[in-house]
Amino acid sequence: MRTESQPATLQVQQVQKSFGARKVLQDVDCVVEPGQVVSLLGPSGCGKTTLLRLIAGFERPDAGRISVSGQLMADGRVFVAAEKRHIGYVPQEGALFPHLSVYDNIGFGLPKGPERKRAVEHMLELTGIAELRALMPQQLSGGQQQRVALARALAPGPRMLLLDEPFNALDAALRATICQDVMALLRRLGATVLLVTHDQNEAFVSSDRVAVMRDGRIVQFDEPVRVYRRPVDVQTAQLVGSAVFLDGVLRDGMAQTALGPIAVANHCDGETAVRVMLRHEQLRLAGPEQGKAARITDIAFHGQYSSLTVVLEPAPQAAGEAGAQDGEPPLIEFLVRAHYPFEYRIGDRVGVRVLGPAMIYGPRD
Ligand SMILES: Nc1ncnc2c1ncn2[C@@H]1O[C@H](COP(=O)(O)OP(=O)(O)OP(=O)(O)O)[C@@H](O)[C@H]1O
Repeated sequence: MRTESQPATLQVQQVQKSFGARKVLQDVDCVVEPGQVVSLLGPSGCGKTTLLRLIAGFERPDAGRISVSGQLMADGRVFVAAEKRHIGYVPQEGALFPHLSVYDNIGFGLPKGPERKRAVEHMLELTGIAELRALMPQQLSGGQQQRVALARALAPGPRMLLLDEPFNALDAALRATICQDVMALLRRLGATVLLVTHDQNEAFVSSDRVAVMRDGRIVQFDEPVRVYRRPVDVQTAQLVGSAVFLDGVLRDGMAQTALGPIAVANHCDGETAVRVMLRHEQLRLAGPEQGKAARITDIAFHGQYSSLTVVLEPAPQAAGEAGAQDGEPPLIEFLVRAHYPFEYRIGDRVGVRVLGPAMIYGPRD
């Protein structure tokens, strides 16, 4: 942020919010440290925008507390108005004032005078849009509009910036570049940032911490790599990346699965029958003798990688063992990714190997 505002700490404690009978936020807790970038990641309707609007001061919490750098902004009794919070807000799709030029949009919230001119000029330079100053919003591309919206939010020198899916309206290629540029700029400024997104890649590359939201709650608040490798539950695992799930039985500290015994990364209290989660990159193909024997039944090309459907060869069963007299054992089939170049063909016998530990979850998780 500009020098007049130190980056803030945000503290959200036990916040609740309902609209009518619908509980939208329940017991939301999170702390964002000065200069940290935190992403709120979750499916549509889980309450991300509502939480951002409560922090900005556009809505009142029903219960709980919101503080910024130790100052109480809202609780059951106190409510500091949005314009007194010194928090920048970039709403979905920028929402520029259509009747104002780029220059006037950026200067909108600032008192008239030389200070306003200085701040607007500084923001035009900082966000790389000086040559657009005289244009109207409808003359700008989506990416340019986002930069103007960002410049407008930064111009008053806020102590924290809230971004609500700021890159949503952009096409995929532009989205990645603009996201990178904007986040690099905010990093240089040392800004405290809360970014709403439903794109896990955006959350991972941009953030120090990811807050995973579901049904109005933060279910995990962690470093990106931990959210990906150590998701707290099956739904979070599926939200943040593709995964392979296998049935397993816990024995001697390992999960016994159709792929053999797999080391586990977590505990699953009171369970012996578990669901075992592996990321696709933890599965590798080798010769049939070097892993669990399987056959390739399909190959689908995805560009960067191909996904190979493999069916495990049934384990030989001892006479009298459960399943032996039930006819055919169940087919165990899953996808393994392979990167070009590879020589696998449909029908090949291969071995499937597992790298690293798996996460385990209860069977009803
Ligand atoms: N002012 C309001 N009045 C009534 N219901 C509302 C209001 N604002 C939000 N909601 C409801 O609260 C729920 C959460 O909405 P919210 O916009 O916070 O979700 P979100 O996670 O940001 O979703 P998206 O990713 O689609 O933007 C939704 O069911 C929405 O319809």
